[in-house]
Amino acid sequence: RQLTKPKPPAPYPPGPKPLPIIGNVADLTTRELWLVAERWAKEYGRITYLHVFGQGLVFLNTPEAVFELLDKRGAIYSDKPRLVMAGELCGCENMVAFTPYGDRSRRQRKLMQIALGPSSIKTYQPLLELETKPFLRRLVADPSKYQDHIRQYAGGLTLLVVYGHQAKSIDDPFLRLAEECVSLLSNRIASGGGIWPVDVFPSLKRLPEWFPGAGFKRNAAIWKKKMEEFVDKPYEFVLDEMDKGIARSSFVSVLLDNVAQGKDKEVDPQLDFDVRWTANSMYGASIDTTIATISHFILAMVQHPEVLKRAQAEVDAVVGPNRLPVCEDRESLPYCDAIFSETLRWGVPLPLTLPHRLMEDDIYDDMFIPKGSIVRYIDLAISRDEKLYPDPYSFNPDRYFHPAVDEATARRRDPRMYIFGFGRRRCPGANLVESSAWLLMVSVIATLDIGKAIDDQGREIEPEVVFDNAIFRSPNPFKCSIRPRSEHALKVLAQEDV
Ligand code: HEM
Repeated sequence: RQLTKPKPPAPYPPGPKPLPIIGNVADLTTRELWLVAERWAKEYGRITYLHVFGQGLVFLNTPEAVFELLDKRGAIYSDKPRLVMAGELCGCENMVAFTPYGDRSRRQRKLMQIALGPSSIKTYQPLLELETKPFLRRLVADPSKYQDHIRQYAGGLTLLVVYGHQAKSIDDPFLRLAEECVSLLSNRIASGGGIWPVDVFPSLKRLPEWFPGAGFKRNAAIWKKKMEEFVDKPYEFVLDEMDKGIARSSFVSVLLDNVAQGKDKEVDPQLDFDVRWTANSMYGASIDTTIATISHFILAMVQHPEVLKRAQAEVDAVVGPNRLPVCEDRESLPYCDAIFSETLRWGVPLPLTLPHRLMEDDIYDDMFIPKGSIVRYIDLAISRDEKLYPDPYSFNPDRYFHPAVDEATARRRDPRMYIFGFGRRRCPGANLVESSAWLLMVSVIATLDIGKAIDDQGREIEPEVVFDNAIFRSPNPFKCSIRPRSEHALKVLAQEDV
């Protein structure tokens, strides 16, 4: 394909050698692709370029390249690829993360700003504080299921805020549906770079399902059904509750308020579409990212008891023993804040981030990037950048207190500058994570001791860290010990809030 194109105005960025026609298909592993991408970053520098059947894939590897292209040149780097398999065939095309840059994405992001902007998050703070104690109690009662508890907390919180539904247990049908569908999306539909042959040769979608080689269509038909349930079921639950006049106030019910009040007979189709998909996008995006973040925090505490001890001393001095921390305590807890920053950097919940599509040919540092390329930045490579983070593989909250080399470096080493994406596609959930994940962590620090699990012979068990998910860098549940710090801490957890 490329042979028939005119000579590019500059060389393509470097990358692993492609095979004729099929390109780099074999290089795109489905497991921990981010490690391969990080290796390429070390080998090729600022940008890695690959292609799959001629479809360009660009990996941005350095903070400089990412800030210049996704931020400064955001006007041409904020579109999304039209993925036939994930979008059209599997029914995900209207999720916000797949929505092309334009009117629709702007409308959807405006709605999310209503739900997740800084002023809305302030109104959720009492809810976050209220939900934290039950989470800690569940953790004490059954520490080995810590990931289930995080799932119930994170999914339950968004279900309540977005749909007004209270998940009473981890077996809540909407939580289970989200677990199944997000796993399907990350481990099947979008694994290995998310490019299927049908994305490069769209005419393949016309193959009949029974045709040899059309197995992808049979799978897509099954997956699409599931995805439709994921989008429609919680939304229709709210419509039903509104019909009966018993709906809790939520993102969906407030936006459809005119219908609830009988001012409009039916939901305006465009509003219905936008609210339905935006609600689903927030719900789907909130769970595994939070699980990855909090799991990394627990892992870091298991591996660094000295960090936990120092954080506990800070919390004890500021909060005292008789209550849990609240959001207002944050400014007085700088070491805990540094632990939170370091957890985001060290954990890298979305190491390959999400794909963008370049809308026009571009040249960066004398390298040609063709229009239509799928561009992602490698969060893992940036968060392991030696210039920004000396000794980048170690968990070290103190690094944020060291005087920076210069002002620009000081700003850039805050992982929030890149861990949530950039400009027009920056993660709309960042404010919620800032409050909810922070509160969860300091509440754990205040009340629980975390350490290595002990085997029958009294020996410490090293946590086994395995990453199975193709999109989220979320460690599989590992063995650890989580127990109350003291009898008094147990009493504080048992107190009913008035
Ligand atoms: C630690 C937790 C989280 C991390 C690290 C994270 C990170 C990211 C990143 C890197 C992107 C891609 C940005 C880009 O394309 O440049 C993204 C997009 C997105 N995130 Fe998050 N996220 C987190 C939690 C959340 C939460 C809690 C929500 C919702 C309640 C959320 C909703 C979304 C949505 C809807 C998008 C798509 C935005 C768009 O394409 O316009 N995320 N997130």
